[in-house]
Amino acid sequence: MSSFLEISGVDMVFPTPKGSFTALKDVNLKINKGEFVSLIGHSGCGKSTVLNIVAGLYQASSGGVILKNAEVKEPGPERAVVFQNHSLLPWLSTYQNVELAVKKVFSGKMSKTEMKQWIEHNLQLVHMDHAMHKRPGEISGGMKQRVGIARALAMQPEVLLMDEPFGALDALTRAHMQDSLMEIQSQLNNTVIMITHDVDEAVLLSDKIVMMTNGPEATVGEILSVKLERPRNRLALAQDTEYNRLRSEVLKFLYEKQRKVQSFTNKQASKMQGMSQQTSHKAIKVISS
Ligand SMILES: Nc1ncnc2c1ncn2[C@@H]1O[C@H](COP(=O)(O)OP(=O)(O)OP(=O)(O)O)[C@@H](O)[C@H]1O
Repeated sequence: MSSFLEISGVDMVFPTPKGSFTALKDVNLKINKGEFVSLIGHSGCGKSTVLNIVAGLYQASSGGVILKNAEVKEPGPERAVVFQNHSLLPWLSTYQNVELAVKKVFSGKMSKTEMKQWIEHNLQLVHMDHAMHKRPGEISGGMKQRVGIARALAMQPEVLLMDEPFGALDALTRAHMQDSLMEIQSQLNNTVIMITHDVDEAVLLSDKIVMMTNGPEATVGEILSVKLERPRNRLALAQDTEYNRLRSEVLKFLYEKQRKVQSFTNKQASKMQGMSQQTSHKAIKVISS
């Protein structure tokens, strides 16, 4: 049986002034419908390149991506992307930002009233309906990111692609966003590919964690299956043996098996590890207080 989404034999070679640079080599990955997959790996290993290929923004040098038996050749509304920096249009209200995407996908298929209800529904889903008429400049970073997610969800994509969606947020906002995303996921059961640098985030949210080797010629190193029961609760999981085992597996992969020798300094490694621990510890502290 063919997979819902399959990345098959993907190489990515970039031309550079110093000659060609093989960022990805023979990347293979099968994703089932409704699966939440995280991509994790050291900075510069090629996570965004993989995501951009799935989004259709980059064309693989060889191999390719098959979504529901059709080859991905260009961007399409069935693959919505959420970037780290929301990318909302500043002169439009949050409602209008979502409306723009909805019109693109549903013009001629929905009446004006249906569209209005659909936009409001998606803003409600991310708890942003109270700020429908505000512009991006008038709301916080976390709120902007919520609107970005609402905009992506409103397109009813087959696949939601997220490139470090919560990377720019503070620990508490990030924890709330993760909880919201899990709640939305339990309702919509989207297929999601998310890039993250945060080990706790990967374990908390994912069904599958795809750990990438360092570049050049980066590829899928190991895949960790996360079978923790849902709904997941970060407080309960902090004490859970399986959660902590999975967390250690990812850390072991990153800091033992794929330890960066040259360009990745100890300072960066501890910053990265500290960040994920800090995120969960701070979040647990705040939520439990
Ligand atoms: N357009 C491009 N031209 C040349 N090299 C590129 C291009 N895009 C990416 N690269 C290189 O390919 C490699 C992978 O980049 P990519 O952005 O996919 O990594 P990443 O894992 O997402 O990094 P980070 O975690 O820091 O965002 C890097 O060495 C990068 O410099």
